[in-house]
Amino acid sequence: MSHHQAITVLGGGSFGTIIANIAAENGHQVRLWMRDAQQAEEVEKSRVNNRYMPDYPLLANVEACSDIGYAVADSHLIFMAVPSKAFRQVLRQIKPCIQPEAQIVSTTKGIESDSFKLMSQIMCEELPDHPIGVLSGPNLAKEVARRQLTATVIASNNPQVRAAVQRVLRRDYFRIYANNDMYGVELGGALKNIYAIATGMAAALGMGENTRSMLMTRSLAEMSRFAVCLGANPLTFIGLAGVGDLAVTCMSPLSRNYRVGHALGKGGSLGQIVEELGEVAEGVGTLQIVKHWATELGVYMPLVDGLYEVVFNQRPVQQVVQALMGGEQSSDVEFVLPRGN
Ligand SMILES: NC(=O)C1=CN([C@@H]2O[C@H](COP(=O)(O)OP(=O)(O)OC[C@H]3O[C@@H](n4cnc5c(N)ncnc54)[C@H](O)[C@@H]3O)[C@@H](O)[C@H]2O)C=CC1
Ligand SMILES: O=C(CO)COP(=O)(O)O
Repeated sequence: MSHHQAITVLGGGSFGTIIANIAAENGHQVRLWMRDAQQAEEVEKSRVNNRYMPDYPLLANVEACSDIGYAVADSHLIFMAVPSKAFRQVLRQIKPCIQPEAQIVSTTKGIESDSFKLMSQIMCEELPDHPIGVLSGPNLAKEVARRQLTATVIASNNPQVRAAVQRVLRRDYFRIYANNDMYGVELGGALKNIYAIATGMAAALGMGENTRSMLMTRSLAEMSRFAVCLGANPLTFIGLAGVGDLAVTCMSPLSRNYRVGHALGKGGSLGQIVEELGEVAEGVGTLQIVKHWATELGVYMPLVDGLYEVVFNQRPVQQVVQALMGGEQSSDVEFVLPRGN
């Protein structure tokens, strides 16, 4: 029996494109769905996704298409690679056409606004009978496309999903670690986008590596505090999907979120920056969502609060920095100190 199977990737942006090609490198027959029929036709003909991933030839066994029913018809493993805003709607579109035992894996790094739902929760709600997982880690699409050595995490409570994703995506340049903490893994991927905006902004304001290091370390404390409050495992945050993804996104100008922060720090307006980017920067929406969610939960997130003021209330960054740096020192405890200290 052949081990090659039909795989679907929904979303023809930069990440969907590389996931489709990796599965194809392993010999699987892949359908890559994009909503724009003209773009799908162009990709299918030219064998390159010019808009999102130029100079990255697609293998012959990747088929670009715009008919979502056709895309999922024979597939037992479906990767979701659309932005969080479109996630629920795309799941609703596939619901009537998927195989009853199809496994669904999210690669999306965001949170649904209004509902405060994570992608795993949306999958449970929309497709309650299907095994699910989330893939997240330090995975800049452009670097994976160049086949630079990369690792990622598949999180699922279902061992068959973990094994299927490891089998289908494993390459000698792409290693997949398994985890069963779905909330932790997806919160790591979603939250780090916020802090990449902050470090991009700090760089634009001329700050150096001390500042970046302080921001990243306190970001990690803040994001794990929030995630643990939602039931995540704190250990996940010292792994690839936690500090790993935080590091890559806060340090690389290839990150769209970092670039948004950098442009804001140079004085640009949010609307224009996002429009000119032409790709998704999930951190902007996630910042708004997490600010409200943390307030509701009563979780202390000074960096989120400060960044929110700068990005959405046009508060001068110097003022926010002064408040953060000049606050009462006795409240700044790095860890809970042992008794007697
Ligand atoms: N690019 C990267 O390096 C990585 C991105 N991700 C995550 O993957 C998700 C997708 O991001 P990218 O591929 O980078 O974004 P992108 O901006 O490159 O592409 C997004 C794709 O989704 C499509 N899309 C947008 N709205 C849609 C809708 N309503 N229905 C159907 N399709 C729609 C767009 O046409 C485009 O093809 C995001 O949540 C991102 O955080 C995760 C890991 C790495
Ligand atoms: O998630 C990413 C790297 O792991 C990509 O980050 P950006 O969405 O900021 O480009």
